[in-house]
Amino acid sequence: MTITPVRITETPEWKALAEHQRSLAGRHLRELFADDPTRGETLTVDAADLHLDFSKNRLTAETVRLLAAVAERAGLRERIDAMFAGEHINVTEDRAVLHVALRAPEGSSITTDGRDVVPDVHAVLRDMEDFARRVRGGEWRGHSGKRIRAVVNIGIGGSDLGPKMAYEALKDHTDRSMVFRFVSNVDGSDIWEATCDLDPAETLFIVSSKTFTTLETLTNATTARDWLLAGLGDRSAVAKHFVAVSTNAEKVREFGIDPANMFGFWDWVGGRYSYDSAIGLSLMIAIGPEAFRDMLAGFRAIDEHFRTAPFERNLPALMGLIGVWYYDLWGAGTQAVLPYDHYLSRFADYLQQLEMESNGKSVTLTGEPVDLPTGPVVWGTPGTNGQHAYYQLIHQGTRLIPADFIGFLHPHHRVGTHHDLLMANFFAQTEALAFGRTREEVEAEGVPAAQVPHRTFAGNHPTNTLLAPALTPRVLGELVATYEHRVLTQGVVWGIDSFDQWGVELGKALAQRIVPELTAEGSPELRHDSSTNALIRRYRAARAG
Ligand SMILES: O=P(O)(O)OC[C@H]1O[C@](O)(CO)[C@@H](O)[C@@H]1O
Repeated sequence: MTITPVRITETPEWKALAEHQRSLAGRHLRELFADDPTRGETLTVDAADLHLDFSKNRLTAETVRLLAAVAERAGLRERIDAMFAGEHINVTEDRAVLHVALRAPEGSSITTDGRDVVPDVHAVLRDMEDFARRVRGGEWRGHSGKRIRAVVNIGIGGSDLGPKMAYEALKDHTDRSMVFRFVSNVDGSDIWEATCDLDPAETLFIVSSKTFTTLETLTNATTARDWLLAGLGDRSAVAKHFVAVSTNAEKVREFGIDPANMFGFWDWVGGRYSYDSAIGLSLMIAIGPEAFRDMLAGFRAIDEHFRTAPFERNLPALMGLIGVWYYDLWGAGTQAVLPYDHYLSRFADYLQQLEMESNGKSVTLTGEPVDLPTGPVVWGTPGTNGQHAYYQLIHQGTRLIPADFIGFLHPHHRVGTHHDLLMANFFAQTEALAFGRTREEVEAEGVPAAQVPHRTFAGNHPTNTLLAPALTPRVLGELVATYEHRVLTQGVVWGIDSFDQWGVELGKALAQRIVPELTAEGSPELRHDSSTNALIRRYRAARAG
């Protein structure tokens, strides 16, 4: 598919937005709220179970109108349609981008390259469900007849972060009689820690890799296989203790896993968009097929909203456009994501790959340098921990840090007044960030003069508040789909390919070249720069001694 990206900065829509930004540049959120006391109710949007309050941003209803016009001009509408139609919007890899097909309802149809992929998706889902039920119910047993008690997912990047994040997020919905572990790092400590207290006879490994060629995953899978065979002493044990999730049946067979025990997916599912495919098998075993289906329904509800809602009322598109507003017109280089839910401890890690691998690009679809800053640095940890760590910098530092606050009306566990305290902090933070504390207010409290500047808060720090009833499987699906579509929205405005990841290839290739230099006998010739050569020599000396 040929997509000619629009040079957005050259369009009248962008120029109008930039002009409008200048008119708002000196204005404080205090003034914006005073000018329009209803903005807390009007600058909000609802989609499925999610309520987004974006009123505590440096914007007005006019900004929203101008941002929506930019999205239209950039071709977001056409790109959404092209994505849902299975066109090859991943231009540099010449592939369709169809994570939305992973949650399309049975009976619907999404065609790419002449094939309706929805029946394929549901066939794999049924296989996963059958397998998950058998493992959960004790029907699928280990080689020695013992029930499976531990499931270890081995994968990295998109084959790890999604299932791990979702497992943590939905821990309260998992089968607590089983243990779930996620191994990703090629550092041997990861697989060692994951297996050191497990019984091989009760352990199932799920080797998850789209390509089945990834160094980290194959190294960990080989070590896991050795560990299993050392414990069970019989090569045929692999059949009951290893399954694979991949698009590459040949490599799976080469590794020694029967492709009958492989759950497939397709090249039109990007790694970082894949945890609702078979990559989520470990998650499905943990939460059960019904909860997994609920999660897919949540994804689907937001897909439908994103596909059909006008941009001014489109929750993921608005989140994307508000991001563009800050990164490109206010100079923000970062995006904090601050979930006030203990179980979302891995959410920012997951979003780091989703957002930064997708939109960390500096050339457009046609290979020209971009003319605007692209993807921000994404980070965050669950509240209230961050408040006692880095919020100081958000409140009183010199950087502009747009932040998404994510909170839930109902807790998982009603423990005393914990949830009220958590949510009081949640509401207090966005209020303090927006309105700060003026010099006069501080002085009126009788604060000693020397301390006044230190205890004054400028405010005017922008936040989005995302509120949902509770962190259920369905709501998790809604949240993740929101961020997936936020990424597309921004990528379209910037004219980049949000679905390739060439940037990770160089490091992989160089590492492969260095491995034999670390392990070779004698003194191999090193042809790197002087720094890398010296560091390798130092490592070799330590390894030898
Ligand atoms: O699933 P695979 O093929 O092992 O790849 C793992 C990850 O590696 C990457 O290619 C690069 O980190 C990711 O995009 C992908 O999620």
